[in-house]
Amino acid sequence: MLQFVNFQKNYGNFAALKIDELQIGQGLYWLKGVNGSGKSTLLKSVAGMLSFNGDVLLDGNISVKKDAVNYRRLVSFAEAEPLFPEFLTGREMINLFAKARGAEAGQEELYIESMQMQHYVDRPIGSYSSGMNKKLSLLLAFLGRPRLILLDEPLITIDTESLLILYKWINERQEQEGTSFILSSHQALDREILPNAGELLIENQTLTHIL
Ligand SMILES: Nc1ncnc2c1ncn2[C@@H]1O[C@H](COP(=O)(O)OP(=O)(O)OP(=O)(O)O)[C@@H](O)[C@H]1O
Repeated sequence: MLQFVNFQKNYGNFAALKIDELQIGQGLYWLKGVNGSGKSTLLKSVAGMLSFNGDVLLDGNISVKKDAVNYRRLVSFAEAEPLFPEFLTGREMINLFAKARGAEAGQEELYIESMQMQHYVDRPIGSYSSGMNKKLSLLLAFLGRPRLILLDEPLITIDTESLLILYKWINERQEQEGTSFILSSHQALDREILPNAGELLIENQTLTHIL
């Protein structure tokens, strides 16, 4: 599903992350690593938001660099602490993302309802609490039919009820469409709900597949 080829991310002189060769098959992965190990750097690089040396390929031959438009339609990303333009409403952001991803009309409605966002989605984002903002960012990552969904710290900020809804979305997408997921989290994933989660570890500035 995902392949790293001579991947290296530097910030100035600091070599933050180096992955010579690694292939990760289809599935759901829990990305682990201590503070500052490089989890956000990895997710942002795979999302095509950071420049780096080497390449990342999706499904064998779709390069984040050489086939950027197609790649970015197939890989979505929700940031740990999302920031959106405060003057736009949640629905306006949803419409923008839905169009960019080629989502089918009305796909968002079930997500809005199940996450209990209908009472605020038409309000400007500047009026949202951090949990309301986080739920919007998670919904945006599910729009369209991405092959890979990257979620940076998805378990923080949202309440327990919303967390269960998020797990349900993940399971449904995996079962129905074979979508892959990489989730970074300092909290343990609920193994009863996500029994098949593999584990990726960032240690000593590199990534290994440990399970
Ligand atoms: N824009 C930047 N400029 C310079 N160094 C950076 C930049 N962003 C991240 N770093 C460095 O890269 C390393 C990895 O940071 P990153 O944010 O990816 O870690 P993380 O594993 O996501 O951390 P946390 O668990 O604390 O969120 C850290 O040493 C950090 O200081």
